[in-house]
Amino acid sequence: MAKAVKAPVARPRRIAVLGAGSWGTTFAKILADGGSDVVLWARRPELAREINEVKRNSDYLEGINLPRNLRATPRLGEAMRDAEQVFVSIPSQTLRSNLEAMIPFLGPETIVVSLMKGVEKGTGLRMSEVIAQGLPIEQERIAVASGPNLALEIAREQPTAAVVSSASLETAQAVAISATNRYFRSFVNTDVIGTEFGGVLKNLIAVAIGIVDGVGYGENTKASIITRGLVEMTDFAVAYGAQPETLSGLAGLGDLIATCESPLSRNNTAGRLLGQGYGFHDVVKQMNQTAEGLASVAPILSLAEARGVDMPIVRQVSQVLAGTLDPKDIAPHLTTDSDEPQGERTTDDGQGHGRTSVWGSLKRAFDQLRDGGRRP
Ligand SMILES: NC(=O)c1ccc[n+]([C@@H]2O[C@H](COP(=O)([O-])OP(=O)(O)OC[C@H]3O[C@@H](n4cnc5c(N)ncnc54)[C@H](O)[C@@H]3O)[C@@H](O)[C@H]2O)c1
Ligand SMILES: O=P(O)(O)OC[C@H](O)CO
Repeated sequence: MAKAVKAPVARPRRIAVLGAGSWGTTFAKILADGGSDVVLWARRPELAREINEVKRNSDYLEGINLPRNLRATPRLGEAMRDAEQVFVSIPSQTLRSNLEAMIPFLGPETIVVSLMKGVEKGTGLRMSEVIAQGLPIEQERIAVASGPNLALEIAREQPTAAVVSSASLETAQAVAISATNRYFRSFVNTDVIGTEFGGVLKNLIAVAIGIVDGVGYGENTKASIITRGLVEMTDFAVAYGAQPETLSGLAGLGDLIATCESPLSRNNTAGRLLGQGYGFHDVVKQMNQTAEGLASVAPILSLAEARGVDMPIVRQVSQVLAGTLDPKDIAPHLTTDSDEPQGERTTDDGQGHGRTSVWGSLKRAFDQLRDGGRRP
């Protein structure tokens, strides 16, 4: 019997992208180059005018020509009108305050996609969770996109891959179809937790890499931190329900490599400035774009503590940010809980099914008892 051929899913006609910074504008270009009719919401009318009149966003993407089928508007309602998919690319800490304004313009079937890589300070919530709280929309209409995606390289049309994740595979596929063109390919999965945490956690490791780079340490130190960083990311994400293989994929290892290696990364750059001796406030002043890692350190450490996950790299980054650790003393890969040699893998069931956090918390509780209540 002949195999039934599935009709291809139709590409959506109207898409909105909210946030005309470097990633929002680049993603709008990806979608427009994939054939959709894209409207970009820019807060500043003069930026919307520049995009419409000269097809440029010179503040964020110098030298990049934007496609004709990409328009911009400073009016949120105009950007969202009739949009089948709405992509959000603004700093994570500002998401919640923007959601209410979006409600009146959401269609009954609109899909909302987070392009952001942070967690909310105070709540520790991932961006898809903030969206689920702030919008009247079911899980199946929320998606996230992540991966090794340095905006400027993609804006220059260098071949790149990403992953789109949603609780609904159908939604992930519909979004991936929109976000695929001749230079950009989107894969799909349904592990929203792993995909989002991958993007958040690699920022923190990239800050650590920037710090050691700024201090002047070489490739051995960086490779040690990147490798141990992946273990730290995986332990954390699995403790929160992620599939370990997601952390070895584009949204984990892939993004970790890109962000740790590239001077284009803002998180890496912020770390390098810290390593060169600038204080936290000077670094924030010098960064005119979003370095999500700086705001995510504290909430991630709280979440790690709640599940008994040890994160020596993130802990030392937070100490450097607080000014309590001299950057030249940063060496998270030398940190151990015991004098005994440790296995390289912290998971010990051989299948990566999250015994780490349970074992880690039991071990820490035991060590604390043994040491009379002091932290091991
Ligand atoms: N730049 C990249 O290479 C890249 C790649 C992947 C993911 N991301 C993620 O995308 C998100 C946005 O990053 P970006 O690089 O576009 O940042 P950006 O600093 O270049 O741009 C941020 C945009 O958000 C707008 N904005 C700032 N405060 C706002 C507020 N209160 N309300 C509404 N809009 C506000 C700014 O005007 C600007 O248009 C971040 O979470 C980042 O981690 C960035
Ligand atoms: O510039 P960064 O450090 O925010 O990194 C950008 C992207 O997340 C890389 O995938």
